[in-house]
Amino acid sequence: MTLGTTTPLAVEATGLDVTLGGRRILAGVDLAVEPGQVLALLGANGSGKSTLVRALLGVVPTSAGSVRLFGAPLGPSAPWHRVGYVPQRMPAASGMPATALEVVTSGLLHRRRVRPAHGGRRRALAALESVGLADRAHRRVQEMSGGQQQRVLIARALVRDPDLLVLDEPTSGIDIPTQATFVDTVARLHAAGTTVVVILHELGPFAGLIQRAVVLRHGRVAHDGPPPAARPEHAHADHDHTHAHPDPEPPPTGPTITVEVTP
Ligand SMILES: Nc1ncnc2c1ncn2[C@@H]1O[C@H](COP(=O)(O)OP(=O)(O)OP(=O)(O)O)[C@@H](O)[C@H]1O
Repeated sequence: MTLGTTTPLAVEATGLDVTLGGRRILAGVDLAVEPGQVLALLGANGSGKSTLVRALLGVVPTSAGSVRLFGAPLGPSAPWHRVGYVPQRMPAASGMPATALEVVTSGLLHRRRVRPAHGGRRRALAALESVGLADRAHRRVQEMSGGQQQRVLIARALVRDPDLLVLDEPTSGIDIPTQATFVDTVARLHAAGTTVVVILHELGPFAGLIQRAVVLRHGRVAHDGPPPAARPEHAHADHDHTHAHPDPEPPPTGPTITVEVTP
């Protein structure tokens, strides 16, 4: 499907099913994201948020359904150079002797290109600056704290100047001032037309940026629309801000809207 005649959707997923370890994790998920939109993916722990973004990016196999990125099916012809992805945790860097600058510069590499583009070092330094790590460019990533490693990963995604930025809980473990700097950076990218899909546990500092919220529940879309508004009990420190209401059984078929959305 396209918008008008020429602009493809940034993401178009139809009927996605994912089964992992013999369990059906996603069941018939449809998701269409228009270019330039900032979408939050919410839901209780284990509802399938990370699995959905991994499926969108071809990192986990799907057993049914299809995904297109900017109109191209997943595979070698997909426009991977237009996509920046920040996974939830750093899978490899903790054992890697590379410096922050090297890891960020690696974000400029993609198929067919074995050297970073011209100006790569300058761009990588600018990306590190945007996450508050300019002064640690030559530090080894494995010597950094978890929060700093996460910021290096964010910079690696940002340096690509992506048209689609996919973030899996990007600010967990990052201090408040740095979160604000990062949110400013995402706001700048959004103003320049970048599409953003971000998994969040609570809207927090992203609240002003989010245009649409998709809430997953038991691997299905339970809500797709305006972001949920904060309610008084959400002021409690131990409140789960993004929960779907308790429901021991997965819903039958079709979405059930039970998130807290005020008009
Ligand atoms: N490789 C895997 N093999 C088996 N089960 C998996 C695998 N990856 C994820 N799961 C299961 O799939 C379910 C959804 O996991 P997922 O990480 O997508 O949820 P989530 O909504 O992102 O949760 P969280 O907020 O805790 O990160 C969980 O029950 C998880 O245990």
